[in-house]
Amino acid sequence: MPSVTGPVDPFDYIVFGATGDLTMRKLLPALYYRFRDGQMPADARIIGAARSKLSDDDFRGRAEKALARFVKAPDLDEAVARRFIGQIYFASVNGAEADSTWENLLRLFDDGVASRTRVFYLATSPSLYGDICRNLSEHGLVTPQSRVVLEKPIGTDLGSAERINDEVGQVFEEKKIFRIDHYLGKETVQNLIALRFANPVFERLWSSDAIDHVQITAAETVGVEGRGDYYDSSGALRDMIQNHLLQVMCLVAMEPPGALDADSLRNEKLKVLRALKPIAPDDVAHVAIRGQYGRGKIGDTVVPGYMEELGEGRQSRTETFVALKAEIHNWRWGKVPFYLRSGKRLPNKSSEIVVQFKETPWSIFKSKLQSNRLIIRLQPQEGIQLSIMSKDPGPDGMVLRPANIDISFEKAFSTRYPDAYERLLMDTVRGDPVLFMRRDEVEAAWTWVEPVLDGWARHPDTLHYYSAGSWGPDAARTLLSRDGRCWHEDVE
Ligand SMILES: NC(=O)C1=CN([C@@H]2O[C@H](COP(=O)(O)OP(=O)(O)OC[C@H]3O[C@@H](n4cnc5c(N)ncnc54)[C@H](OP(=O)(O)O)[C@@H]3O)[C@@H](O)[C@H]2O)C=CC1
Ligand SMILES: O=C1O[C@H](COP(=O)(O)O)[C@@H](O)[C@H](O)[C@H]1O
Repeated sequence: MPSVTGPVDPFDYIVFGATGDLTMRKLLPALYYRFRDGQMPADARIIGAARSKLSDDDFRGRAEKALARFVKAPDLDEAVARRFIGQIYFASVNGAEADSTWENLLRLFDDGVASRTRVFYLATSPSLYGDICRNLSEHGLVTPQSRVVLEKPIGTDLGSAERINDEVGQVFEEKKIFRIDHYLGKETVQNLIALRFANPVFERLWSSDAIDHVQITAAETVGVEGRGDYYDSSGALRDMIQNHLLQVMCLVAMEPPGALDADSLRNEKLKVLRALKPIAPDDVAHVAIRGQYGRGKIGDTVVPGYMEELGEGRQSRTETFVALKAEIHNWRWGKVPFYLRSGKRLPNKSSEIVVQFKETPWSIFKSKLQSNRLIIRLQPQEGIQLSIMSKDPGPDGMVLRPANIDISFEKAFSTRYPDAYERLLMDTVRGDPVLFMRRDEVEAAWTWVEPVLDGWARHPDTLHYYSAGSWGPDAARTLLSRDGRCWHEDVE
């Protein structure tokens, strides 16, 4: 297999949903960086596909604007961008229908490109994945060198996920299906594997023997940002917890894989998902807290509430915040809860894992001791912080204070942090599935999440409200205080 960042062979990257938010904000900028850094060859093609009737030049104009907006200004080289944009094409196709619009795509595939790697990236609503795959197959576009990338969330519940997986599976073998979860492409998330399995000092402590509980938070300051229609039918549980946070939890909790290949890793993640204690209907209201933001202030800026953001007087009971307690029923993690939390319009943008160690069994000091805490900052200010108790230097005797051992990855390593999509898109070209989800993982995650969705649907009064700029509803605090614990930001 070629190196992760080395040049790849010529390929065709066909993006369905090319006029959408994801393509503009993430996919095109990521491909630009891979082109700029010499990984994408000069005869590779990016082919946008969507129903909009655009010419190649129209679409190139949109791509140019997207780069200007979403690539950091010092990284945007005009000449490089011009060459990159010259490799972009557009086909107006209705992926859902077997109609004549497919001719617009077919005209781009003559015999000269038949043997290239072909990646079909489905950045549309997941309800279209089955139809698009069937149409690709019926139009003879699926070659032995083809693979398909599916954006998350796959389905809206277990049944729909199974249906989509079945439909896609009728066209592509499992090993040709790349289910993307961009959190797995984040450098700091991959670093969890290094932290745990290249540093026995941590692994020896990594169980209920030493750990009291784990908190995994993905906090955002943004609201729904023009994605209201999608988000309102999804909500935070489907959008963030079912995929990103459960995947991160798997990497924190899994047993050491026998090797670093895709199936060794996925087998271990799957065992964690299958060991999750099912949430009983009567427990949903207590262990799965949902909230929706109202108007509030982030920093000095007043921001509208969720329903105001949706506009046109729309009412909604969709959650923009979730905090829940996950229990992994196995030997290593018995009695160690994992508290997962994600929300929009919270005070900071930060994704982090907090590993809270147990108290000292006995204290010989007068000072109050704070238990050790390992904080793994996934973004921003990527790094690791270990809080320890230390003697206050000075003449006052044995007075102790918490102090931090702090490693900033930015200071420790000079390399640029690539966006997760850069790594993942090129993995799909290289055919490396290690950072993608297997079908059984996705379905196991839905199996665990579904009773929460059902419980909330049956009990509408479980929706709490919070002010934008706060850390979510009070009930999220109660979730931990009931167990004698508190969220990391509440520790004095
Ligand atoms: N945006 C984001 O930050 C993220 C998005 N995702 C996922 O990526 C996917 C796309 O999201 P996003 O870009 O936000 O969605 P958008 O609504 O912005 O874009 C949807 C795209 O699908 C195209 N489309 C709709 N119907 C068809 C059809 N029948 N045939 C061909 N193209 C069609 C639309 O173009 P047209 O109308 O011209 O056909 C448009 O390009 C979703 O699955 C989402 O969950 C995942 C993570 C983050
Ligand atoms: O998948 C998604 O992720 C983003 C958050 O991603 P991050 O890399 O900025 O942490 C979230 O805003 C979006 O709603 C969701 O669909």
